[in-house]
Amino acid sequence: MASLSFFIPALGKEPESIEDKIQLAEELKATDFNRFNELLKQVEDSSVNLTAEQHEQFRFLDAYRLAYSGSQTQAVANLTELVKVAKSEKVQFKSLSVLLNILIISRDYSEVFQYLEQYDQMQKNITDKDLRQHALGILALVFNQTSQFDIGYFYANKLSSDAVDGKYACFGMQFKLESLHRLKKYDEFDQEFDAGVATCEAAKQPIYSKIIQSYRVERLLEVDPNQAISLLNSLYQDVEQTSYNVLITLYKTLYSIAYLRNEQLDVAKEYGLSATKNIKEDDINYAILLLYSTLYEIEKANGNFEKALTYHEVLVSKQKAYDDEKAAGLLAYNIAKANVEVKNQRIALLDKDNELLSLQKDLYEKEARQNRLLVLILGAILLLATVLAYRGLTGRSRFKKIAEYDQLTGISNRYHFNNQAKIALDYCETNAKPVALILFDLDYFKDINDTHGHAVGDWALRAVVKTCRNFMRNNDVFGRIGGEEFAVVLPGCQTDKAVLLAEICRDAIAGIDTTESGKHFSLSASFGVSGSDNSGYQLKQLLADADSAMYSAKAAGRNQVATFSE
Ligand SMILES: Nc1nc2c(ncn2[C@@H]2O[C@H](COP(=O)(O)OP(=O)(O)OP(=O)(O)O)[C@@H](O)[C@H]2O)c(=O)[nH]1
Repeated sequence: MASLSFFIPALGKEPESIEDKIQLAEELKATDFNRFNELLKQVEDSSVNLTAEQHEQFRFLDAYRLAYSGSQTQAVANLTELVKVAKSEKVQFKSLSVLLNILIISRDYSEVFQYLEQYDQMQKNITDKDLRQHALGILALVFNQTSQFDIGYFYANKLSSDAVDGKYACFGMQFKLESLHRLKKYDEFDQEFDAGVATCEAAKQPIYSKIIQSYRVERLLEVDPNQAISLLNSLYQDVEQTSYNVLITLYKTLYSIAYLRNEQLDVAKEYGLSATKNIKEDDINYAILLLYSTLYEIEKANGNFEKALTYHEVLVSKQKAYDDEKAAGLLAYNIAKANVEVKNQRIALLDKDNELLSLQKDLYEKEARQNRLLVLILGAILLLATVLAYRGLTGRSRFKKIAEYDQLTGISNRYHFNNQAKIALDYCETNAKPVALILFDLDYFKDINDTHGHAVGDWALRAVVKTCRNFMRNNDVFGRIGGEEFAVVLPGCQTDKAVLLAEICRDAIAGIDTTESGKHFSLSASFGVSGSDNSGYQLKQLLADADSAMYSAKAAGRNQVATFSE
């Protein structure tokens, strides 16, 4: 009773002062949008009387209104401006929170990461508990979504310690369990699991509770598919009731994997196909990637290779788009960090410069000149880094091309390929992940040069790279390691998947329309595939084995794929 009467005046009585109207609008913005809108209109009508501080608060609420009534572009513009110019740190922070929300939903990670460093610094000074916890949640979410689970865990853990119960405690537990699951830290995962589910149930967050439980299903799939199915059965009705498509797709996919592991291919396929129904063409998320990889496995097990190839193609293109989004984001983040570092170095150098000048002017004049030169150079680097940040990936690759990329085709040269490949192989070995290597060499390339000239040969090399690149994920290391010889290292990829990818590339090369070059000729390549299962993790061995397989492909008539086997 007491709590009911507590609310009555707030609902019934019209706030009179502008200050109260702004206050109430702020409180109602997430729960009663119509009332919020009405109050905002009243504030707007009396906008001439607003103090500077109130005007700033109004601008934030107005941007919020735009964001949640569909005018995203205008909202982003207004919020970006407020983040830059707001005098109140709180308004600045709230604007950045809403801005990040919008950018995350539209998966614009290159923008998200530009702000993350600033956001992290700001949240440390925020005393409002809700705002701070919201920020920790965003930070954990972004790092988990970009597969940086160590950092995601750091923020999720902070959030869990900060929020004892309620929705933020639940979000904290979900992000924490997600990172523990993906990092395979199962001991801690098992310790926290029950508390995670209970916190989310108590906070009435069924979606988050079911996400947490999906991690346990995923683990069971590896060891006991039947038990995974039982667990899915006990959860699925509640999952459907959430009507949340991403979750439903995930659960149907988990069913599909469980039946695939049980070798019940028909049921597995039924679940997989039903999961595809909720997906829109440009949707990309973890569940969707898992789904297409499962459908590919099912069709492969069915011996239906054409369908398997189609699913694999969808998987590769979605995976590439997914990785590209993340890569663009991480690049922006690193450049933003590098900018801060260059700035700090510049300040340190300037300080030193002044000190030296005042102490021993004559003696150090020469050195000071050098320092100034360094400052100029750093300034130029800063400028360049900023320009590159705006130009994104293309700008960056142009910059790096000088040392690491092949001038003709734009992919890694042999030197860079070797370095990158070794990093990837080390990573896979340390994390017990499979890795495969594809080597390919164009067929009768000398004849193409001899018959049509070197320029046409060059065109063919570029066309081949352009074609094959379409099928590669962002993590794959693709390099030109000889005149007409190329290699691809595929981290996390089993040999059979690499063979399929090699097939796709072979087919695509054979299908290149060469008339664009001004001549008409046929192009093909021979492929050799090796994998860590047979060749281990040493680049030298993987290359030697792929080379021996490629030699067999050449000997068997060219334009084909051969796999190395012991
Ligand atoms: N246009 C062009 N040709 C190149 C380049 N680098 C190497 N080549 C040529 O690639 C050809 C390679 O010929 P070979 O090694 O005999 O092999 P192939 O004719 O492809 O025959 P197989 O590999 O046995 O099918 C040589 O003619 C090289 O001059 C380049 O950058 N541009």
